[in-house]
Amino acid sequence: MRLLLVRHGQTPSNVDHLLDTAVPGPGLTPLGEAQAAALPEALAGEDIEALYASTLIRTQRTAAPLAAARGLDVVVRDGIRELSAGDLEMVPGHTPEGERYLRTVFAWAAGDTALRMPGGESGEEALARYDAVIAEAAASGARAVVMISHGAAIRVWTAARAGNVGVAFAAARPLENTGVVILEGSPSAGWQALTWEGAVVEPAGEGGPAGEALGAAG
Ligand SMILES: O=C(O)[C@H](O)COP(=O)(O)O
Repeated sequence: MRLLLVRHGQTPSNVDHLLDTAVPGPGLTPLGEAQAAALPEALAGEDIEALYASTLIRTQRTAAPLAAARGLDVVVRDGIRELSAGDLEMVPGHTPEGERYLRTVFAWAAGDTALRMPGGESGEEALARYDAVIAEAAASGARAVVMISHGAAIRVWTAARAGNVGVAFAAARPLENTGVVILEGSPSAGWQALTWEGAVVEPAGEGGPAGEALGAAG
């Protein structure tokens, strides 16, 4: 399956750099709506057979223009919502307290999945809910699937599950709003990232540091 993980369009909390992960969350800013409107054109070359969004308003708003352009239903699933910030909810991300959020979630990607976000979920729980939605999509038989999800969730799931993306790579590359990570694989065979925001990701074991971007794709 070809899996396109797309971060939602800009929200007011993104502008204010707040850790805003709760359901239903905010809508999109005018720029976020424009980013969503541009997605059908940005994905024009993709033969999308299924479209998913999380339970948060911002991913459903982002999915709407793509759904309309392709005549697809939006499948809403809680499992692909943002990694919960727990007690750090609405803390500014750049403060020492806020930085604990990214330290915790990338520790999950590095294998410490028993670790729990203060007042929130564990890595085991977070990865399991994300895995379950991807397994559902794979079982549907769709060959190309778009999931409109969230920045931390996409980076951490990809670092945890793609054989050619390491934690350092994903941690160094925040996703822009409507940034796309494209992967190929299956729950049983595993996943390889093909591109990260348009940059080709080197296959594992083909020389050079794993997960090193080679440059702009196509
Ligand atoms: O890192 C953040 O800003 C919050 O976790 C929310 O991420 P999102 O804007 O991608 O949902």
